[in-house]
Amino acid sequence: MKKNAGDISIGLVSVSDRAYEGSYPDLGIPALKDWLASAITSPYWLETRLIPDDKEQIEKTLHELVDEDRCSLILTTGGTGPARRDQTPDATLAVGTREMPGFAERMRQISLHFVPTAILSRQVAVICERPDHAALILNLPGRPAAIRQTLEGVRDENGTLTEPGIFTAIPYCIELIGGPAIETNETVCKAWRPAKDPS
Ligand SMILES: Nc1ncnc2c1ncn2[C@@H]1O[C@H](COP(=O)(O)OP(=O)(O)OP(=O)(O)O)[C@@H](O)[C@H]1O
Ligand SMILES: Nc1nc2c(c(=O)[nH]1)N[C@H]1C(S)=C(S)[C@@H](COP(=O)(O)O)O[C@H]1N2
Repeated sequence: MKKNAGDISIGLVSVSDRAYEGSYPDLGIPALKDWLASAITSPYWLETRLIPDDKEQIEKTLHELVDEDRCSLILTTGGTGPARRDQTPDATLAVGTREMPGFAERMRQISLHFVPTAILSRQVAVICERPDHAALILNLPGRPAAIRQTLEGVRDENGTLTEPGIFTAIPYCIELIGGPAIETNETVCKAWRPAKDPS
């Protein structure tokens, strides 16, 4: 596969001590890849990293993905809880230039439909701005099922979406920070953009 000019670069970062050490296989990156493949119809390029729960290493990885790989969107999974080793939100805040609190608030709200412990996630969202480029960085919880739940949202027993997930707002956010257009498969996730006519 070759990256073409104009393709959006998306960074996927799985933060897990045990997956990194090989105690269990990493399911975070595959779950992120699978969901993006089902949801995004425009061309994109993926940069993937599996790293341990280490603040310095998370910051270094995020800096590389923004500055060297020029990712416009970075999704992390894992390390958002209250345990001492959970340091993804702290590293993300250190790398970001502005916080986007709505994404994290919405993820915790959606996750409460699935687990009462959703409020234990300290997940954050930030924009990391450079003079000629910017990236949106979002923390997702580490449990692989949380990836689909937060990105896609809540469906009822008939499969009808009852609470849209956060991905619905991502394409417009990327446009607003100067990144490439993302088109989506509307049966999985409708990208919401405001109407051009202000009325
Ligand atoms: N990358 C991953 N791949 C597979 N399963 C994972 C992954 N990350 C988390 N999980 C699963 O979700 C559970 C909760 O995730 P959590 O991030 O709290 O793990 P943890 O206890 O911090 O350990 P670690 O950082 O070593 O994955 C884990 O116990 C594991 O079953
Ligand atoms: N959608 C969703 N959100 C979730 C969970 C989950 O299983 N699904 N687990 C919760 C739990 S138990 C914890 S401790 C926090 C932090 O998880 P992390 O450290 O794996 O990021 O996410 C919470 N948010």
